[in-house]
Amino acid sequence: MASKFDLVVLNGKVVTASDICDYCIGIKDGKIQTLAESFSEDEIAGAEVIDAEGAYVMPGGIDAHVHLCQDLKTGPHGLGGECADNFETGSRSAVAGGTTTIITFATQTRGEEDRSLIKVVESYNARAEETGSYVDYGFHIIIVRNDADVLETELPILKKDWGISSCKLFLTYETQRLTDSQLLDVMWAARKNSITTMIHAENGDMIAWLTQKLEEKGMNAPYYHALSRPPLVEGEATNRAIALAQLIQNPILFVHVGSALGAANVRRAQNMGLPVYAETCPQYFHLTWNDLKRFHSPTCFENSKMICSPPPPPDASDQEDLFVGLHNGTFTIYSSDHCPFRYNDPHGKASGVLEHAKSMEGESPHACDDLHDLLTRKEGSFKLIPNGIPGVETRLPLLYSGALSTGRISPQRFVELTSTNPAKLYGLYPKKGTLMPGSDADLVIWHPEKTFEPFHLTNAQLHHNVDYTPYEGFKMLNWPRYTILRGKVMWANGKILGKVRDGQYVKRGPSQLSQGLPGADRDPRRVAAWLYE
Ligand SMILES: NC(=O)NCCC(=O)O
Ligand SMILES: [Zn+2]
Repeated sequence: MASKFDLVVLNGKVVTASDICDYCIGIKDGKIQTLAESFSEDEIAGAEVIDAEGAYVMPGGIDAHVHLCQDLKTGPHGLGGECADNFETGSRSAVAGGTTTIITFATQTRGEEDRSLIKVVESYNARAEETGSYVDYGFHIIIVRNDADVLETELPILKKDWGISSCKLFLTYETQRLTDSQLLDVMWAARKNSITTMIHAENGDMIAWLTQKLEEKGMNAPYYHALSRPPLVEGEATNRAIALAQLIQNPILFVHVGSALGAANVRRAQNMGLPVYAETCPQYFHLTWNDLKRFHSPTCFENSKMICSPPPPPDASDQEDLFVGLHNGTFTIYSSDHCPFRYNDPHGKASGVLEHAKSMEGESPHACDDLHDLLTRKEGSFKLIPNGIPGVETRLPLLYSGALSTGRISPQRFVELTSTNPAKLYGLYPKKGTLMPGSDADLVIWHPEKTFEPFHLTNAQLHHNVDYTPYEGFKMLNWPRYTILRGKVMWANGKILGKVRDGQYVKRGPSQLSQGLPGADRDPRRVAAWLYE
């Protein structure tokens, strides 16, 4: 007789976004079938058994901000860095850190060959299919131009055929940013297709102007990257984008919000009843400007390992404000913004030294007999360092150690931020993001706190293809013990057990978060009622 379950998880403290209960979970055909206080011997006969030993059992992490296989043009004039992680290594790192679904980016460029968004998505999907993935994955589409015909004809196809219900737009980076009028065009087209607009909100002109002033004073070291992007840069851009979204009446999500000012603007918009959401990331809770100064010297480049945009907040008092937002719902989701540039690599952080030397001396220093030597000897320039830091694997353990263990957030809020809300925001719920009968059996099971030995993180323990972690030496108070993808144990007790072809592409529906908010038809603030008719 066929067994009732394929896999059972016994003795778990099962956490959803709303509840915690001592439950056992029965899994069949990749789906959660039953939650019960106990199972009889007969019921579990023939099933694989995991004893959670009283530890938290949560829905698998959904990381909705992961850069893989992408050439990221985050420097001036489109200078970019190369992603060191492909779908194999990036998803391996995800699964080892308790994440079962990632949403990555398919990125349009301004080249004519990238006019078609569908072709862009096909090209990125081919990169995923080439290696396979250890976790389920989807795409956001990054749109950097406002071709009316493409938006009109292709967004519906992306939505219907690919299940892509979110696009990311930039207010900074020369080769990606859109003007306000272009933003309105794309947001309008997105609204017609129930596509959520994600916004990278930094004022590109402020950054360029401040960068020039810093350069004139010879302030080039990595630390000055933060000074080129004070919180006002995000403050201005969030305010502006909120006004644009209010005009268009379409939900927006601010990606990687890192300042108290940005969070306050989001909160104000939410209090007005606008469908404005915000993502934040570990770097804004675990790093400050001080970390960018840790090794501060004109010829020490180590601090480039902490460079991301927006930068970490100035100090601990800003972080306190961000913690309030994490707690009170201002932040909707918590993602990694995993951006896998290597340090000791001419196409990674080291390009800040090599390109600077080239611009000063007219030629590249002899790359790279000993790049490491060069990195400790030569001055670099912050403006030439690719923006972004790795973190897909450390996302959940850092939130556990920094916020859950310390009582700053509840286990339910942990689940809401890391799984349930990303699923709802990006149209994956309740297939993903919860532990209801019928949901995909995507689980992360932690170690029982009583028996877990805290440890100090080293990059060698991680599974990405990056040669550093910004969290080297951080004390970890727990780590995922099991990661289960659609009923298959992918990661257990420090070992990858799954296969790189186990992950599947996931099609997504419209956002499920903005239902019930005041509709555009009522236009209570008289923005432009005639527009929505
Ligand atoms: N956030 C960051 O510094 N890098 C990733 C690319 C982006 O800016 O969105
Ligand atoms: Zn961004």
